[in-house]
Amino acid sequence: MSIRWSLVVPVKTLVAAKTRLAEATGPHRTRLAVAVACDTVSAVLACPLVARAIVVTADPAAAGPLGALGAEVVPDPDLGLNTALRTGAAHAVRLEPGHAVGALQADLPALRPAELAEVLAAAAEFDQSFVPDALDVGTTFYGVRPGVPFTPRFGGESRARHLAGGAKELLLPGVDSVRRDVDTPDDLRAALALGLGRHTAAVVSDLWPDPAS
Ligand SMILES: Nc1nc2c(ncn2[C@@H]2O[C@H](COP(=O)(O)OP(=O)(O)OP(=O)(O)O)[C@@H](O)[C@H]2O)c(=O)[nH]1
Ligand SMILES: C=C(OP(=O)(O)O)C(=O)O
Repeated sequence: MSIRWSLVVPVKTLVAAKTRLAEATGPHRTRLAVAVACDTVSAVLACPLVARAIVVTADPAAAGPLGALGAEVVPDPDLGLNTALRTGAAHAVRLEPGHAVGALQADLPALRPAELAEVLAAAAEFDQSFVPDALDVGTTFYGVRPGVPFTPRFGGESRARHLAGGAKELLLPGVDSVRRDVDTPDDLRAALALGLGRHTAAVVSDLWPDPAS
C-alpha cells in the first residue's frame, strides 16, 4: 500500500495576507485570500493519498471556513512561516507517526487532486523532497517520509535553500497546478488559465467580470 500523507497548509493572518494583490483586489483582498485557501484545502482533501489536512492559522476568519471543509486547525504561534509549518507537522506526527508529512502553500487556487497525488507518490521515494514554484524561485511543496526530520526552508528564494538542505527536487511533467502559487495579478491570470477552483472563481468573477479585458 502506498504511503499516506498528512499535509500542513499555512494560512497567514488575513490582515497581512496577499499584500501583492492589494491594488488589484481592493476590498476583496481578504475574501480572495480565504477563497484561494479554500480551493487549495478542498483539492488536498480530495487527493486519495492524503489522510489529513492540517491548517495552521491564527485567524478565526480563515479557521472557520477551512475547518468547515474538513481541515484540522492548529493555532499559529505567530513566529513566522517555518515555525508555523513545524508546529503543524509536530501535530501531525503526534497523531499519525506512520504518515509522511508535507507542507503545501495555501495559495494554489487551481490545484488538481490528481496532480497532487502524482507529487506525493514521487515524494514518497525520497527522504526529503520539494516542488519548485512555477518561476523556479520559490517552493510550493516540501515533504519528508515517515520518521525523517521535517526541516522546511520556505520564504523568498526557497528553491535554492531546499536544494542546499539536501531535499530532492521533484521535476515532474504535468503538475502545473501544484506549482502555480498566486502572489501577483499575473499569477492570478495564470491560475485562471489553468482553471480556478470554485471559491476563487466566484471572487474573480466579481473582480474581473470580463477576464479578457
Ligand atoms: N500560518 C502562517 N502562514 C504563513 C505565514 N507567512 C506566510 N504564510 C503562508 O505561506 C504562504 C506564502 O505566503 P507569502 O507569499 O509569504 O505571503 P502572502 O500572504 O501569500 O502574500 P504577500 O503578502 O504578498 O507576501 C501562504 O500560504 C501564506 O498564507 C505565517 O507567519 N503563518
Ligand atoms: C514563501 C514562499 O513563496 P511566496 O512568498 O512566493 O509565496 C516560498 O516560495 O518559499
